Amino acid sequence: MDRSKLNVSVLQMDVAIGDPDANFAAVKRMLKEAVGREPKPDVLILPEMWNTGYALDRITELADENGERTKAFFAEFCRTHQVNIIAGSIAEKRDGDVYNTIYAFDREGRLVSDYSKIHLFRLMDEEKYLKAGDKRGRLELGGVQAGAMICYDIRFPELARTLALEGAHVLFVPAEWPNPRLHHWRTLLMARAIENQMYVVACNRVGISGTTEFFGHSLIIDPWGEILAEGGEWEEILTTELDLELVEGIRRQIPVFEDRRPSLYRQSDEG
Ligand SMILES: NC(=O)CCC(=O)C(=O)O
Repeated sequence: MDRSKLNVSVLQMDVAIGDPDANFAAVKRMLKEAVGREPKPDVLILPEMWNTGYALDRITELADENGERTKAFFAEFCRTHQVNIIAGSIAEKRDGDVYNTIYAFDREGRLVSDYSKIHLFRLMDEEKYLKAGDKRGRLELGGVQAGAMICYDIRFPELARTLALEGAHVLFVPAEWPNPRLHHWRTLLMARAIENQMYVVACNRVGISGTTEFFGHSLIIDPWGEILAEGGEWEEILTTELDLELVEGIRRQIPVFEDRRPSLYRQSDEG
């Protein structure tokens, strides 16, 4: 893999509520379509909680125990097709608790990183059913430094900034972000890209779940804040090449990381 270029594909899919079998079948179909395209993607990304959707009242019974089904499926798919995958996030059961967890697999099928959402979204009752993670989502795929955050996490600029300071050049964001907050979704993602001078690759689901409508509009944004690809409101695969040299170029042109004054940003009562 040429480390200065990365072909990414975003799988903007619908999610069947509370039906992991149907969702695994849909993921398999879309993954096969994505890897069959030319140019073949280096990295694929799926949306948030794609295995169960927000079937929170049944989540303990539906969640993937230690992610075993997910890990087995992606280990084989990645190895067979020689592709890296940010396996969205899934509902993962661990030690009796359920987490909203990203797994990242490299092209040999190795699990290279996992990240459980650290900010639970109360408007969708996450805090009543899920346990928050307690570490950041850092990963390296084929020499490319990246970070991962999940949906509501993008409202926390400190997290994206910390990942950028730790070396991330690309931020991957699986999401289930619904109407009526399209304006927030687009603006926050663009801001995270511009302020951190990094690529943002965000995959949102489409479809309706109960009374909640998910609008898609997955986005691939460059470190200058330009939108390279944006989804519609239907299932589709978006593919774009990221030129990673642009990150360093923009960071040299406007050196925000050198110009930071962190000693002036701390509140005296900061936790
Ligand atoms: N699944 C989520 O975290 C949704 C976040 C969201 O919709 C927001 O407005 O924030």
